[in-house]
Amino acid sequence: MPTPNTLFDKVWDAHVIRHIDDGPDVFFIDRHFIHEVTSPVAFLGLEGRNAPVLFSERTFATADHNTPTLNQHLPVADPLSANQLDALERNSAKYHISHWGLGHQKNGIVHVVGPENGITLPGMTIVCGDSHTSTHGAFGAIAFGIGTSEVEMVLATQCIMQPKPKKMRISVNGTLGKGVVPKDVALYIISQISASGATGYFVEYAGDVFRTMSMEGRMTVCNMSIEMGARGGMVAPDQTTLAYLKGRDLAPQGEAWDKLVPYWESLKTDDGATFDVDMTFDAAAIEPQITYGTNPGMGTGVTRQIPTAADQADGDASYQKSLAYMGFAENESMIGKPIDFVFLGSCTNGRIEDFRAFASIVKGRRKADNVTAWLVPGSHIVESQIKAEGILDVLTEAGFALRQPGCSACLAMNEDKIPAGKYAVSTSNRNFEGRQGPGARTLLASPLVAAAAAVTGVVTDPREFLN
Ligand SMILES: CC(C)[C@H](C(=O)O)[C@@H](O)C(=O)O
Ligand code: SF4
Repeated sequence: MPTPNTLFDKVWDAHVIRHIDDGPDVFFIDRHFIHEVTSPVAFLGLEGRNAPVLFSERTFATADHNTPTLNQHLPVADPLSANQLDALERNSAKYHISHWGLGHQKNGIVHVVGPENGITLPGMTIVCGDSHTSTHGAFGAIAFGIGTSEVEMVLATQCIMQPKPKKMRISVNGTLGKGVVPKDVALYIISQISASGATGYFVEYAGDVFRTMSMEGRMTVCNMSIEMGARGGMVAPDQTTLAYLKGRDLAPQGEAWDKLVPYWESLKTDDGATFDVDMTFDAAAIEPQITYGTNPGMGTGVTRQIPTAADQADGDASYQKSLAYMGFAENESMIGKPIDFVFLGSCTNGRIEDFRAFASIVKGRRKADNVTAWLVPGSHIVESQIKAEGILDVLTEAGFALRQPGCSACLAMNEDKIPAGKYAVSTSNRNFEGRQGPGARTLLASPLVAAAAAVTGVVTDPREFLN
């Protein structure tokens, strides 16, 4: 009998080129995504050494962080952003790398466009100079963020040196309740184990909830792995994975596809394989979530009160500082808190299912007058789907407008900044001080919670709007 193995080990071991005792493994990278923020310096390094890009067909460039979400046909006004976008275009052309720049029909957020075009496949190793590369783990790939010097290393060698992380399995069993969606599952897990609860681990998500979850939902959860400190997260590929990928533009077709299916189907954790940490949660315990603090672990059920400092592991001082920044106090109810902005978008929740969910609540209702809503598709393909499915009409009738794709207010590297002191219910993944603009206050939540807040102007339980 072969020793039972985990999904993670199967994929990792298949890519190791050289094992260094007591050192990092050298392993091969199948796919390398690049964007304008973390690639320019890596290319400068390459140029300085006069080194070529070893396998340019394995690298894919898209512009996302600095791109405006209005009037994308006009020249980019901010000089720093314009410089970075130009550098990405120039470097891609020079090294023959596929480049989906501003205005390209496949342009969008790197972690949205990779999967939707079938670049991301099961069993692959995938890196990008971006922490939310963990998103691609939803396909049973080992995917994680790297630093700029590693971007240079991958461009030059298609390899990377990494110590093997420890393994954690997080199972969620049972059935999710009404109005509880993948974002809630992620926020709930983080609130239970804290924003550093998985530091040093690579997580496999298992159990009923992930087995029955859509690919888009799995991407949302894997995306948020980094917010619990994990190096990455993954879900074993299954029929849902294959159905999602089949026929995508850059996915293998015909015989090439058929040949890969048996390998992909072998990518699961064997019975009896062990993890350094194995934890289980009950789906029934999860309600729609919302964060009240300045790290993604400071979240709770939307109907609950803000916990007291005494319940916190982080200590009183940092907890009080965080609540002060938010303008909140212990024991306050989250329901009914007035909000100013709603942001639907990002690589966490900027996909078509997220827009469908948002539209399901705002349909036939009106945007609250006190709310400014920025609805930003994760890609042009998502934008086209929104239009083709009639979702744009629903949004427009309810008083909302759609912007053009990009990272936008997720990190406010473009003009989409939440003003100081204002509250934003945001479907993105980080609520750090200043993340959405200097002084901005972020409440992380699902597209359903965001929609309920957008039509009422206050934090609301979305279940009130669902049958
Ligand atoms: C700009 C980039 C390096 C950064 C990341 O690594 O995650 C960004 O995408 C973010 O979400 O904060
Ligand atoms: S959408 Fe946000 S989290 Fe995702 S890559 Fe862009 S800035 Fe990072």
